[in-house]
Amino acid sequence: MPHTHELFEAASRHIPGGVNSPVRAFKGVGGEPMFFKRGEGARMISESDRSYIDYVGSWGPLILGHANPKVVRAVQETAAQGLSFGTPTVLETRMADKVCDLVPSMEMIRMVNSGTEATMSAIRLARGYTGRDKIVKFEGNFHGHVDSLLVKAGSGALTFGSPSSPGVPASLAEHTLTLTYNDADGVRELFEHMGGQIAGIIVEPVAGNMNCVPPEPGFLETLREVCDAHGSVLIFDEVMTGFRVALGGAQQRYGTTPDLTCLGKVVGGGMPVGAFGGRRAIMEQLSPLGPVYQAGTLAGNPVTMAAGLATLEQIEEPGFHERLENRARELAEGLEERARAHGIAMTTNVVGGMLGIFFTEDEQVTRYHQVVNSNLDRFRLFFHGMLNRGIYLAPAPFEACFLSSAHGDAEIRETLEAADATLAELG
Ligand SMILES: Cc1ncc(COP(=O)(O)O)c(C=O)c1O
Ligand SMILES: N[C@H](C=O)CCC(=O)O
Repeated sequence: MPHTHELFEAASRHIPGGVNSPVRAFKGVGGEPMFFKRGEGARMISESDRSYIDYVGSWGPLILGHANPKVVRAVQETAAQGLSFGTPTVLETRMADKVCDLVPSMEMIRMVNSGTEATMSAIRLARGYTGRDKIVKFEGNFHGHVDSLLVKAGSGALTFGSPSSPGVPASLAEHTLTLTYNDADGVRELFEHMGGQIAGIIVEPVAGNMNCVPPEPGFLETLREVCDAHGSVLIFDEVMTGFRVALGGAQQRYGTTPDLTCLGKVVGGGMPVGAFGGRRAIMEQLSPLGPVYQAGTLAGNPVTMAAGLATLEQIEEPGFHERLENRARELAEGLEERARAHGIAMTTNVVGGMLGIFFTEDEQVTRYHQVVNSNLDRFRLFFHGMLNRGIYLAPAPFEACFLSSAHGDAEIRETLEAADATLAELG
């Protein structure tokens, strides 16, 4: 597509790699990134005027699909009143009340502008509250591009082979202890030896940055148990899972309550956003009440608050998440069925509106090593076969796919037809 190639060349002149976030670059699948100009429901229109069924959803926020009319109206009406005031607004209070109502472990909340800021602030707060430096994270989990957390990270860091980024001082990285996701014994063992030095554990309660990997029974409970026993802070990074895998997030779905929660994506309805919150005693350590400093010029921006509120109000509708998950299951089962028919080993994971596709003989995928040892070349071929047929999957084997409430019967049918033809080629 010469048109797309020219756009990419033009973008690459002044933007490193032609993209403003590495995972967009198609390096994980080969080829050049697509340029899109419009979205409507489950579909996006490229600059070459071709329509694609979208399973990226702007990497998670668009749980209602593209250009949801109520969200767009809320943004337009709010923007017309002024874009930012740098003062408290009633919309921020409405957002705080709404989130604390839907996620009861969040007794207090502070809004920021990205998921990265949310996790960065949460670990600073955990360190300030406990007076300890060490943070535990899990290999293949991704918490944004926070220095301390870019150690054995997932998502683009994994795709580009730099899970531990240059530029992070060794003196900072040494405070990050990395364990295997879903290995409860490893967590217990570490805490037996070092529990008294550990400020907190940060975890994606459903891993979504090493593709989609749900927690094994007992894993999240173990994290809660060791944090309680050793006075450490349990941080759930629900930037991806918040409001997506259940109305109350993964913590509601799996029944484990963290001390702090990080949010992003859905809570901003497609506008730049992040938020963190949790137990009052910890949140009261934040400036101006307490000594832990954290701030933001555009934090709680009214346009973002309006988009987020308009989104949350719609996903509160009874049965919303059950319908979303049923759709995702229908798609996953259809994909596995077609793969079987063509003699291709495939396993899928579904949690709420998150879907993981793995080309592997393993019947269940619950560990990082299974993800990285799956057939990544086959994923790349599958991705391009689907793209040629008008289906836009996440352009990397380590990213989850996202469904929205706009994905209906027609979209699932078209996707499965495309998968059938693609898998026939690969079989
Ligand atoms: C689980 C998780 N945490 C944090 C982040 C960082 O969010 P943002 O990209 O908004 O900085 C992301 C996504 O990038 C994420 O998936
Ligand atoms: N996997 C990342 C976060 O969820 C994708 C977003 C990005 O890094 O651009």
